[in-house]
Order: sequence, then C-alpha cells, then structure tokens
Amino acid sequence: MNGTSTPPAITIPREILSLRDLEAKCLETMAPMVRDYLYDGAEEGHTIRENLEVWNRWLVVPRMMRDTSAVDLTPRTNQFNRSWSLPLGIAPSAMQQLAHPSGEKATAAAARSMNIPFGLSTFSNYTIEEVKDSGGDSVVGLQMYLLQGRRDLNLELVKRAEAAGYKAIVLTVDSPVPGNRPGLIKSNFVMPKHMRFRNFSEDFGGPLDQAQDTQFNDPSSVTAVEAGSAIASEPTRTQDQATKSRGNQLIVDPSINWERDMKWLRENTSLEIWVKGILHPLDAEEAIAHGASGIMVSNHGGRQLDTCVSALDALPAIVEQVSGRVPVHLDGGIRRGGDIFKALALGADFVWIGRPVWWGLEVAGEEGVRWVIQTLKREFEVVMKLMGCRKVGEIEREMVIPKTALMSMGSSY
Ligand SMILES: Cc1cc2nc3c(=O)[nH]c(=O)nc-3n(C[C@H](O)[C@H](O)[C@H](O)COP(=O)(O)O)c2cc1C
Ligand SMILES: CCCCCCC(=O)C(=O)O
Repeated sequence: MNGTSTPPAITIPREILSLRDLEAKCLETMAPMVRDYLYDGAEEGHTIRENLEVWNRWLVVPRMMRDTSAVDLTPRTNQFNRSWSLPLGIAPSAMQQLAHPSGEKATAAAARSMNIPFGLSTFSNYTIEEVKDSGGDSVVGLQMYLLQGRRDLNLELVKRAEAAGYKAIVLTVDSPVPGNRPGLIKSNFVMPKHMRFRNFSEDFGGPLDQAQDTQFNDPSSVTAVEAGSAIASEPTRTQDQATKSRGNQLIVDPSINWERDMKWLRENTSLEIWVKGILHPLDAEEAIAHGASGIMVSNHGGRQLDTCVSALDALPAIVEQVSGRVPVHLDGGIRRGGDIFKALALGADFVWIGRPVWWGLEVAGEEGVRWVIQTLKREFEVVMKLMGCRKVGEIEREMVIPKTALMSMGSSY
C-alpha cells in the first residue's frame, strides 16, 4: 500500500486518547512475565526513566501566523530510497509473539498500511520471508547481532534478507553481551515452548537465556529492579530452571569490533549497513569510516547499560560530527508527537519506536499497532501546526531550547 491509500478504520475504545492510555489498557491484560521482559531495563532502570524524562527538559518556542492550514508530514529526505508518510518507523524488537499470536507479521502489516518503515529483529518469531510478505515495502531492515562462532548463520540471514528484498542490515553494536537485567531473572523469563526463533532451523535457546544463566550463577547480581511501571515480583528461579534451555545457545559475539566486523559485512552484502546503538560522536565517525549508510542513535531502550546517556542528549554532538554525510536516526522514549518534533529539531532525520508497538499488539494486534502510529501522526500534525511549521523542512534548531539555558538566561531567550 502506498502513502495515498486510506488505512482501515480503527476501533480502539474512545476513552483511550494517548499512548499512555493505551499502555495502561495493555497492562490490564499483559502476562507478568511478558510485562517484565517488555519493561526490562538494565540494573536499576535509571536510563529507562531518563529516556522518558529527557523530553521534558527541552522546551519548544513556537512561531505564529504562518498559515498552517495544510501540513506536509513527509520526511525532509527519502530514507531507504523511498518517501514515507511521516519521519517515524518501528524499531526492531525480539519475540513479538509474546504480545500477540501474529507478532511481527501484525506489526509489519500495520507499518505497511500506514506507509512507515519496519525493522525486523534477528530474534523474531516469524521469518524474514513471512514478515516481508506481510509488510511489503515497509519491511526495510533486518537487525542483526553477530553470533559467536556462527558467522555461517549470520551469512545465511544476510543472503535471505537480500533475496527477500530488504534494503538494509541494521547492525546492533550496543550489545557485545546482554546487559545486566535482574528483572528477567526474578520473573524466570524463558521464551514459551510454543514459540521459536523461526529464522533459525535449529531449535536454539536465545542470548537472554545465556544471560540469565550467567547472572544466576552469581547470587550477588540478583537485586530488585523497578523498570518503568513494571515491578518484577516473582520468586527467583532455581538453578535447575535456569540451566534448562533449548539445545544449543545463540550467543552474541563479545569480540565484535569495527575493523573486522564492518569489513566482513561490507564484503558479504550489497545492502545498506546501518549501525544501531551509537551514543558517542567518535563512534559515529568510526561507523562512517567503515562504510555505514546510516546511524541510529540509541541506548537500546535503556536495556543494556544503566545510567548511560539518553539518545536525545547524545544527538546534537553526533549530528554535528556527522555533518550530513549520512542520515542520523534516533530511538528511545518517543511517546508523543511532540517528541518526534523535538528530535527532528535537534537534528535527527527520522525517529523509531519500540515498546509502544507492544502496547498496540497486546490490546488489538495489527489494529492496535496502527492506532499507535495514527495517534503519533495526529499528535505530530497538531504540534507542527502550533509550532508554525508547514513541512518538516521548516523545523528549526532554534525552536527548541533546554530548560537549563532558559534558567541561566533569565526570561529573555
Ligand atoms: C521488548 C524489546 C525487545 C527488543 N529487541 C531488540 C532486538 O532484538 N534488537 C535490537 O537491536 N533492539 C531491540 N530492542 C531495542 C529497540 O530496538 C529500541 O532501541 C528501543 O525499544 C527504543 O526505545 P523505546 O522502547 O523506549 O521506544 C528491543 C526493545 C524492546 C522493548
Ligand atoms: C545480547 C542481547 C540480546 C538481546 C536480544 C533481544 C533484545 O535485544 C532485547 O531484549 O533488548
């Protein structure tokens, strides 16, 4: 479906007005173990909270009387060689069948109906090909972790993505090892038996099983964690439960490095290579030097390294360093249309969402995901009009100021 088609009508209850309302609805039914995985954050959850709070530390300064009766929300420039209905995409997240039986297929179909891009996680419950069939041209990226001792599997995934018509490999670089996630241990998280990592023909256990096993062996690492609104409350599992995993483990390669691994990817694919998980300007420079087509500024939704900087705070220095050579995208904590505006004003070309998609999936499957996208679109449109911007290209850096600057300048910014 292209951007001019009308998406199907949405029947989410009228009293649900914002993504926050949808989240509350989702939490009424979501199984505790799924909730714990979704909200999971590294250690004490400081970065998860930071990802949500950072948006309110930037204030907007609107312009008036600019005739915003009609607003064009399409991104400033094409991304993945095509035009999208708004500068928003769906970030890769693993195991979406946890939220709905149609999992990634439902999410991709919703992205297609709204003409926004979708990134598929390596650790999905539907295959590269099934998801492409469901999401069509919206399915642009296959996210990959490089697997320890199994480059054969990585190569197979790359070739399947090429054959299926994906545009990009999205290499996640912020996860040489799983973060410390004590919440997962406390909730005894294991992917349910009826679900599989269907991109692999063998019945593998996932990298998080491995993480839990490692953490389990160190009792001092088991601490209470509060992540967002979810508080892990289940009893700690036994050693027996922790080591009961499926056959072989898929383990992410902790020796991942720029020189060897970007070269390997470059030599093995004609697809664009995007690097996901950049927070330092010099890493953006490394990515470009090693052939990246684009950069995703991200802290993995606060799931990897606790107290690490938010993507929004990291963004301006990275944009300056990159200086237009490749597109710069951002994810982490986007929950309102105004958040999209602020990220673009600070220099992002495009933004992505993770957890809100699960709220939509849990409440109403594909329809729920579409509702999430439509709600963000509607909010973004109103914010654009109130800010005096008729198109994305009119969003200016000066339209956002940090609260701290306002305080130090008195009232005359
Ligand atoms: C449940 C869940 C699973 C995720 N799985 C992956 C993954 O497989 N690969 C990856 O690169 N990022 C993964 N992420 C991180 C997202 O791509 C994204 O960076 C993050 O969710 C953005 O933050 P937000 O959830 O606040 O929107 C996952 C995030 C969540 C919440
Ligand atoms: C090495 C980290 C593997 C995590 C797999 C899924 C994911 O990215 C997440 O849960 O976050």
